[in-house]
Amino acid sequence: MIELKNVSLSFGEHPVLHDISLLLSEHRIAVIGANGSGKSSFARLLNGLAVPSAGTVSVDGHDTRKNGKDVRARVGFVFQNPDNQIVFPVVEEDLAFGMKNLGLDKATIASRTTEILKRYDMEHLREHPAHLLSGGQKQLLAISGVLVMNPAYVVLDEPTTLLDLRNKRRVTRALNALDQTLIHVTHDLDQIADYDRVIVIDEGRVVCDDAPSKAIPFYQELMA
Ligand SMILES: Nc1ncnc2c1ncn2[C@@H]1O[C@H](COP(=O)(O)OP(=O)(O)OP(=O)(O)O)[C@@H](O)[C@H]1O
Repeated sequence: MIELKNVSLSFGEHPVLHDISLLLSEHRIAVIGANGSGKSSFARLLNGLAVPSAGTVSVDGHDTRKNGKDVRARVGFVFQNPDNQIVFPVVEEDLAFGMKNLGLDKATIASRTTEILKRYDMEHLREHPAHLLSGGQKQLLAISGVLVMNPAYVVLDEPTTLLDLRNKRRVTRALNALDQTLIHVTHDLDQIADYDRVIVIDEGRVVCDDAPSKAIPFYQELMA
């Protein structure tokens, strides 16, 4: 479970999130809100990419401020722009990177690489230069690079905004098939209609936290 207790976040003098307390344990959780409302900042708190200015964030009891390594082993983070995430020149090297950091042996790395490439129909791209992939393939590679590490939680910050309809559907299907707890920052309300929980953030505050049937109309009204 991810727990936020009285969490506030400021950048210098600029407050971005205000006194948020939440328990996150459902299978599919969406985070929605206007541009600049604080969604990415919220997401970045969940795996220790950002630490709170006040309050605590903990993942299965590990404080993100004190136990960053344990937290990052549990919480995978998929950035909006896959170019921020893909660091190695060849697809299989990029997939291996995170697993090497976890200390996995060569045979496990090779078998997980094969498995994930098969899962997303990308086996033929194993030795492909990563920078020559299409936007959708890059996004799938970025997601794959997180999933091969088998995190208990996957946080996604608008992972489909760059994609055409086919790749968006493909990524959406891939995400819907995951066993992990998913915390998904998105502007795409169609994608989250069957989620377990939707958190609406406005000006750095949680203003609605409910089922999609309640939270989505609330947000639409807020934006009207
Ligand atoms: N590293 C930073 N330094 C200073 N201010 C920041 C930083 N990151 C975000 N902010 C500010 O925090 C506020 C919230 O930004 P954030 O990216 O969390 O919003 P968002 O809801 O994800 O927006 P969008 O939907 O446009 O992606 C904005 O005013 C932004 O300018």
